[in-house]
Amino acid sequence: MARRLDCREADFEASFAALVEERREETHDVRDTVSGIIARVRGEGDAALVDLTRHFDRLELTPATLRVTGEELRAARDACTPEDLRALETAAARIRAFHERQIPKDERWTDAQGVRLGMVWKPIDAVGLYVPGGTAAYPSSVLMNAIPARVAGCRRLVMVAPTPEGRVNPLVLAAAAVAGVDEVYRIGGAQAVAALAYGTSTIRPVDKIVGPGNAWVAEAKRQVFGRVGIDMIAGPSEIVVVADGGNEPAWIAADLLSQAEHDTRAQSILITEDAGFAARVEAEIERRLETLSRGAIAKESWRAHGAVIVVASLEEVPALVDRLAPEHLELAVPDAEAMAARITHAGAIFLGPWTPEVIGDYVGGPNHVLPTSRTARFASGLAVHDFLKRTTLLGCDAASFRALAPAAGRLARAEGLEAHALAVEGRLVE
Ligand SMILES: NC(=O)c1ccc[n+]([C@@H]2O[C@H](COP(=O)([O-])OP(=O)(O)OC[C@H]3O[C@@H](n4cnc5c(N)ncnc54)[C@H](O)[C@@H]3O)[C@@H](O)[C@H]2O)c1
Ligand SMILES: N[C@H](CO)Cc1c[nH]c[nH+]1
Ligand SMILES: [Zn+2]
Repeated sequence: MARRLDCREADFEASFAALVEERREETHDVRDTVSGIIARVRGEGDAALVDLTRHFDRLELTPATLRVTGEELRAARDACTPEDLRALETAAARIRAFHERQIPKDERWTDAQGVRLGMVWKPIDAVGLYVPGGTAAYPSSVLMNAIPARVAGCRRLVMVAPTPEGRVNPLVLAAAAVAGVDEVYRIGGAQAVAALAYGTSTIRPVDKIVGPGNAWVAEAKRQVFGRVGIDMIAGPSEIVVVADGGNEPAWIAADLLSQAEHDTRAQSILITEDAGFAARVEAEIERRLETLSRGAIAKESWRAHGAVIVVASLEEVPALVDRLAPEHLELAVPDAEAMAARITHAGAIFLGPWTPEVIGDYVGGPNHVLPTSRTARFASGLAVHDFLKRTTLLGCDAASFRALAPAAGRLARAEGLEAHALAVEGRLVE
């Protein structure tokens, strides 16, 4: 059973604060393991990738077999059922349409002083797309990573995905073909992130690494940041479901378990004003945990990190949710739009009982690569912007230069930077 918090209990604030502060991924252990792996890949290149893949994925590779061949990509596509491929195409079309609306506009203007100004967006050249694959395969994450990169116009899309014991889900490779990925490597974990960041003889480095993954992947992205860009920390999945007593307990239990089954470190939280309803959802979860194919993972996640919070009134919800800043927020309440308007910190919000979070995982259109571990306080889901960068433009003519130069010169002198001052003062001499 997950922990139960009741806002009427005296220890509620302390228990809730502990829930908010809980660290499910960033532990000393994970940090040290990851820094060791990155150092090995930097020092030994392909040999470290081969050795670490043998160790973590129980797969024997050579430098020549790290990369998935074009022939293997074509064969994978042929191995998929037409129904699966159609579902993939449906998802791809909806994801592409959503992300095309994110393309930002370049801007150029001349201000009142006659200064020409502007900002222009350019794609990042080479991006690394992490597609998880340790305990489940994620064709949907291939689409979520690659489609916005293509929409942005990136030139080189490099995908990495582990294939434990050499098991490849053909739909993952088919998704790479559908989304237009250029290179695919069968490696995962911190070693794949390190290879993308630093390069090896076989894998040329990229400029930015995006995508979700487990605690080791998330930590590796943290550690290579600066050498390359990263999108965000998209670690073990999280969901907060807000549901009033009028909901069907089985639906809400399924929604909570949908994220718990991702990872033993995933987190599912129910908030409701109805203690009886909470008990019915808890009972349904216990029933389902006995038969779910990933019941063992979901059970560990639910027992260790799950929570049921009973509030006196749904009025309390926005303040509690903002403190949790969850990756996913499902609002199964009568006026979900009104409640959503009062939430500031959530990666993605799902409106009403007919919008289970799972629709967003696959076919909704918005990206499912989302900030976890309360990073939704400052980060957003993966978007076209993550594959673009902005350059600003500034142009003066003689008149506008003369208008701006005195203030620039004065500020340069105030900072004690004489060469700066001379760069403007020299041009002011007739
Ligand atoms: N936040 C998001 O947007 C989002 C989206 C999809 C999936 N996810 C998350 O992605 C994750 C997928 O996890 P996964 O494990 O199935 O696949 P994964 O590809 O993220 O991780 C598998 C790799 O982890 C490494 N690893 C495993 N145990 C290790 C250890 N003890 N030490 C060092 N490295 C180790 C191995 O290299 C292995 O290849 C889940 O946590 C899921 O919740 C998040
Ligand atoms: N819920 C995950 C994001 O946390 C995304 C996903 C992919 N497949 C199923 N679910
Ligand atoms: Zn999911």
